[in-house]
Amino acid sequence: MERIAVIGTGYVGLVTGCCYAEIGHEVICVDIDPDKVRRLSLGEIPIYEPGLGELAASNQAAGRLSFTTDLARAVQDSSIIFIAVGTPTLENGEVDMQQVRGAVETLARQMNDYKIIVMKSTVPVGTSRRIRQWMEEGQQRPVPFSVVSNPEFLREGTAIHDTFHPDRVVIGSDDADAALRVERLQAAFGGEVVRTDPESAELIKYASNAFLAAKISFINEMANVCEKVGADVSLVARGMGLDNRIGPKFLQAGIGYGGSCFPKDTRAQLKIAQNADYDFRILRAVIEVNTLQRERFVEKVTAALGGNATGRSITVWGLAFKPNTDDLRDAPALDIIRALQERGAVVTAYDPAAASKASALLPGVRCLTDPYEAAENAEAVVIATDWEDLRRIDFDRLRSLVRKPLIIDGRNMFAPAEMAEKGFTYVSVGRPAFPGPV
Ligand SMILES: NC(=O)c1ccc[n+]([C@@H]2O[C@H](COP(=O)([O-])OP(=O)(O)OC[C@H]3O[C@@H](n4cnc5c(N)ncnc54)[C@H](O)[C@@H]3O)[C@@H](O)[C@H]2O)c1
Ligand SMILES: O=c1ccn([C@@H]2O[C@H](COP(=O)(O)OP(=O)(O)O[C@H]3O[C@H](CO)[C@@H](O)[C@H](O)[C@H]3O)[C@@H](O)[C@H]2O)c(=O)[nH]1
Repeated sequence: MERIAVIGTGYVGLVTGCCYAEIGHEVICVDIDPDKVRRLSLGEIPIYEPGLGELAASNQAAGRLSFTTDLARAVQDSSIIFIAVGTPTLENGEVDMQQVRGAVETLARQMNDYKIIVMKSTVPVGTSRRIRQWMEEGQQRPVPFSVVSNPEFLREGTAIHDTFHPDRVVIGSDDADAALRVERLQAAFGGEVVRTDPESAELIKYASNAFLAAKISFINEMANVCEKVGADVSLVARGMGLDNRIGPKFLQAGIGYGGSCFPKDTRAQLKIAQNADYDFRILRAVIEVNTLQRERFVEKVTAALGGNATGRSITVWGLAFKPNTDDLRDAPALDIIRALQERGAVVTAYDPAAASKASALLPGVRCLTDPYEAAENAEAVVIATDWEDLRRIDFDRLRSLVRKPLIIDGRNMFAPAEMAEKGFTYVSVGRPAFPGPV
């Protein structure tokens, strides 16, 4: 059993804290946000993540998990310190390292004896060495420490499953003993261990996200070609994905990727390459295609409405950047709704988890938690997030509520032929409208 402090209680910090407590370690989670810590201490989970609330509650009750704003106490009581603070992107594409630097400087001042500092946040190459330097500069007296880069690969919505079933565990350090201790700590979760130098570990994280984003932009461009030549991108993706070398995952065409990671990490990786005097051309195109995909979709919605969105009532189903989360960071739905509003549309939205958070971000949009209520009198229903409950929609009921039976599906959730049978004009991404394939 190790005593672990986790700095930062965002997605990664909370999931890390709960999962390490679950496998028997004593975990104290620290945040500078006193309101968040107060709520967490009362058992309130500030994010929507399936299973996280139960995991937090049982481990809090067992005394293995606690929350505090007192970094000094948390650090002094622990031997392993995970850093899981935010690393947003600045306007110029550089990674904003303020949260990391702030955490490390406080850590340096508070350390009483040897600690292993494990970097979970996604950070630019060279950060492990910079942490070492900030630590040495910040310490009032020399106290030994080790730095280990251990990037996080969890996905929102399946974060707990991902932590307990990792594809791989990347551990990058110059300190073999510290690396081994971190490896042992995670052995209970399984996953193939990749031991590297710190720089390679830091790059593996960005490379993975950039590659997955590239797969999405690739299939989205294929979808755009499919539309021009009358092919079906879902069949193209299936035919490609059955090749083991390609694989079926991340070939779902639609309105492009969003979220707190891909948009920010692709831009950061582009900048990291630029700073190293390298123009990462593919990545530049991946980002550009993703932006264009949202714009193309707005054109598609406008075209389906006869070329004019002014004064039209549009319902958008799905606000979160993907299902099973209430995260709205860089959610495609937000851009699409704002663009439709700019074209004069009146938008009503539905999301089962993110509606109330979204209200504050979308002035003039009624954000509801009932898909049918949101669709009343709609001239078009736009699907922006593939929430599972939408698969169970009663289309007869929907048809009786809307002003026009028109669905523009940015996530290709339904078969075009079936939708036509149900009496809807159905427009999706990269697939013929009707007749569909036999
Ligand atoms: N969200 C994900 O799914 C995911 C997955 C893998 C990796 N990552 C990476 O993990 C990191 C964290 O992401 P997130 O989404 O959990 O972040 P977040 O922005 O949601 O949360 C960061 C938290 O850190 C706290 N914080 C900031 N400075 C602090 C300090 N000095 N001391 C204590 N707490 C402090 C903030 O108050 C906030 O609660 C990022 O680098 C991100 O790229 C995120
Ligand atoms: O075929 C696909 C797959 C995904 N998406 C979109 O891509 C975005 C990201 O999806 P996903 O990767 O499932 O979600 P995240 O929770 O952002 O997870 C990514 O970002 C995390 C933060 O770095 C990493 O840890 C994960 O490994 C990585 O998958 C979402 O908008 C999805 O709708 C598609 O458009 N098509």
